[in-house]
Amino acid sequence: MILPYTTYKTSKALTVKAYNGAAPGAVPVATAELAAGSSFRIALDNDPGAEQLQILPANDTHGLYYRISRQQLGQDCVLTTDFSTAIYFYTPQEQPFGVFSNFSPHGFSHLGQYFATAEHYYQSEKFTDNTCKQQVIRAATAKDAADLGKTQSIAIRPDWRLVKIEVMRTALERKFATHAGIRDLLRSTGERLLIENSPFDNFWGIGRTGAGKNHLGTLLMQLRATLPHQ
Ligand SMILES: Nc1nc(O)c(N)c(N[C@@H]2O[C@H](COP(=O)(O)O)[C@@H](O)[C@H]2O)n1
Repeated sequence: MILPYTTYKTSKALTVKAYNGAAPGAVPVATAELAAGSSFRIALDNDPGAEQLQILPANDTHGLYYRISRQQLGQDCVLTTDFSTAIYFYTPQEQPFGVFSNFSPHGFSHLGQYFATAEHYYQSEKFTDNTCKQQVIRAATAKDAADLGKTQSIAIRPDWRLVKIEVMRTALERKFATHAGIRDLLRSTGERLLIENSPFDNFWGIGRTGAGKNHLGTLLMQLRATLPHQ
């Protein structure tokens, strides 16, 4: 699962160099000296390239460092994220956190168009064909919008895989900007993990095995981090 606020504990002293992307010869954007046993946090991005860190043992006089993947990080450092306080949500009926579902009835306007749910916006963005888009937008329920988004005879936009996370981010930004009540609820979750407990979806949720990517939970936690404190 991709977690934006995963915390790790080092098993040895480390200098951590964070890079923006994985281009060869890139300059680190941040460096941190970590004593053995210290905890650190990584803001994991949805771009897999940005999930890589350069980790350098602090006592390494040769100045050698190695690139570390999230998998390696899991081997060298102890994950300390607290799952015991995680919030699992899925259906919009759940109290009180069902409102985090894209199917919850919290509509919003965006660029002059009204969307009855985040799901209506997200599914309609799959299409460039305006007739198709409007059919999805006019769907009676979020479930109908989702079904239409998956079954239209017209092909979805070719770059959908590349843009869908940003489309979902826009949906969530507009939804939570429009409704103060659910914005306050999101803020009130503090640093708790938010997990879309979908048994079917390994991308937006954690899927049947619990090992899915949880991108919806991740986007919600990223949005939460941008909300001003009150
Ligand atoms: N509450 C709820 N019910 C469902 O039936 C769902 N599928 C979801 N999850 C949302 O469904 C969307 C799937 O998107 P794709 O078309 O597969 O990319 C996405 O918005 C999930 O959060 N939730």
